[in-house]
Amino acid sequence: MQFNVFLPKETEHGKVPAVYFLAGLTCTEDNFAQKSGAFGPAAREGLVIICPDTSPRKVNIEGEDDDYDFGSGAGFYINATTPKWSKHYKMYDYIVNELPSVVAELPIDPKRVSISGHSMSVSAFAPIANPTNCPWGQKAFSGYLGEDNKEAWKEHDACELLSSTVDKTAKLDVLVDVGTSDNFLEKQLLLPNLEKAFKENGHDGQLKLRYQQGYDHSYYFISTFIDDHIRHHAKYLK
Ligand SMILES: N[C@@H](CCC(=O)N[C@@H](CSC=O)C(=O)NCC(=O)O)C(=O)O
Repeated sequence: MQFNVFLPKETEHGKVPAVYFLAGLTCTEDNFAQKSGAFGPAAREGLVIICPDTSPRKVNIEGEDDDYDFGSGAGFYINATTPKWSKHYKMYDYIVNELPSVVAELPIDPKRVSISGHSMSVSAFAPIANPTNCPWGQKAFSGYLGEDNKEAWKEHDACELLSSTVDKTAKLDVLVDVGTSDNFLEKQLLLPNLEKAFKENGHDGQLKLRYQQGYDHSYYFISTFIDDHIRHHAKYLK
């Protein structure tokens, strides 16, 4: 697996906080690194940025490169349990355990780490907020977890997690930006469901959902608002 890491100058003198950025469908470890404009703000705030790939590559599964929204470039950051995919597609373990143990060799403070992403993840750019109810999520979860394994689907759905797992008394501060001209806004992202889940589970006012007029789903959109997101993470990490 390949990944990119940005190290600010503060790492010359000790361990600093880090943000993982989970890129979206079709991306490699390079898209966010090359197109988001995140490194200037990260240098200002003294944050490490870690950019993982979005799936295993060239693992010889039949059809792995056939679709842009499933298989290569579309691991959905979950551990597949269906026999065809489960040997290699363990992206949840990779992000949560394996990659942190690899980057532990770098000057990163493991107690001050946060996570952000685009589209295929939640927090904070154009997230697929309720994947169990949209075509991208249903295709990915059927293929990786099994069509009948709906309970496992819920473990990877922000709306479901707000009702089942997140402490109702927790004080959340979630920043989400999405463009009003995003092609995927209505059919795939389902952000009104996220707003509803925040309200219904005692987190009213704890989601900052900003609809950015005229922006689409691209990295031009991300690069325009990345500074706010780096500041948002720095507020808690520093
Ligand atoms: N090819 C597809 C759309 C693919 C797309 O928009 N990918 C986005 C992420 S979408 C959700 O995860 C992306 O980041 N692409 C790479 C880039 O550098 O822009 C289609 O045509 O519909």
